[in-house]
Amino acid sequence: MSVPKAELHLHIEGTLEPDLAFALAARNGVELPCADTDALREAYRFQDLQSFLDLYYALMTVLRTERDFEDLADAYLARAAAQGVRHAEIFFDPQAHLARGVGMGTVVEGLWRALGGSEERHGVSTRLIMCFLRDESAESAMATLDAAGPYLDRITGVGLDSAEVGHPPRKFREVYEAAAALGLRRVAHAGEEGPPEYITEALDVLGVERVDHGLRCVEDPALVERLVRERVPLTLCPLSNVRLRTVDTLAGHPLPAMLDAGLMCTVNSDDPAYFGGYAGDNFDAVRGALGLGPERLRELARNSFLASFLDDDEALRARYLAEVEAYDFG
Ligand SMILES: Nc1ncnc2[nH]cnc12
Ligand SMILES: [Zn+2]
Repeated sequence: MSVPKAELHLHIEGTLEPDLAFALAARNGVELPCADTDALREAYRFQDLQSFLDLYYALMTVLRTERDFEDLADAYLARAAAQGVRHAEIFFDPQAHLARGVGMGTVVEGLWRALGGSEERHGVSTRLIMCFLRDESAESAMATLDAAGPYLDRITGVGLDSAEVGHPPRKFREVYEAAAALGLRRVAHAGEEGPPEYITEALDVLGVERVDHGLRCVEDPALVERLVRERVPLTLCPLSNVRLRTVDTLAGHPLPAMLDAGLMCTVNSDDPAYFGGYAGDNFDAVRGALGLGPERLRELARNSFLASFLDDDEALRARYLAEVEAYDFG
């Protein structure tokens, strides 16, 4: 569905399509764990978050040069634009690259080559959000923030991702304080596989402005009430939830109930190359499986711009919001 929308939960490494993975493997002389793209697609049957992360980290080893990161981001932006994405706030995982000897400069400059030309080439405005891997140490996160020092003019905010359970937000209190002192915006994955308490901690200890996923808030009515009252945006990823088995079926996804409760939900793709679809595909999926009508779909699109970090360009946000209101769902 091509309703104008912002994508607020998108891991750039999770946009690595099998064709590009094999092309980059050949270009860089990297051996992949699968023989061909069909075998790779066969491997996309995940039991949970960790089984996905194992493949996600293995495959991203093909990313070596600035040009690789540029090609990756440019391919995503083209696909996203074709599905109505007008603004994208893009996560990247520097620690996963630094650990392989790929420098922060290679990653950020490469991504920036694509992002810098995105408005002109694709009609998509962008922001970059640097994520810390929560299954790595707090010291490693702090060292990553230090390494990003020369590139902070290109980085809007920080996030927290990777294996959630056993790695509560409070582990990263200091690095989030340091990020805030640098003027960076703050978001974090919480309540994907982890308990509702992690959502509360992300808000109270890390000071996040948005919660990525936040799905498990539905288990705690008092938390839902708070999220509604404080208008905390949740960046939901319905196709991801099905593929990682955080919900049993798409038809059983709590999104309609969450909207009915007054939560500020957005719909996003997370890792679209792995989970069966980009932002527009996620909108199509929730329309089809959950029977959301035009006003609910418009609300989701509107929320995406309201929850975005476009505070530095209110004129652009207003233009996007006007496009949402004018969209004809047919
Ligand atoms: N859905 C997800 N949850 C946590 N970490 C991730 N990294 C990439 N995708 C992720
Ligand atoms: Zn995610």
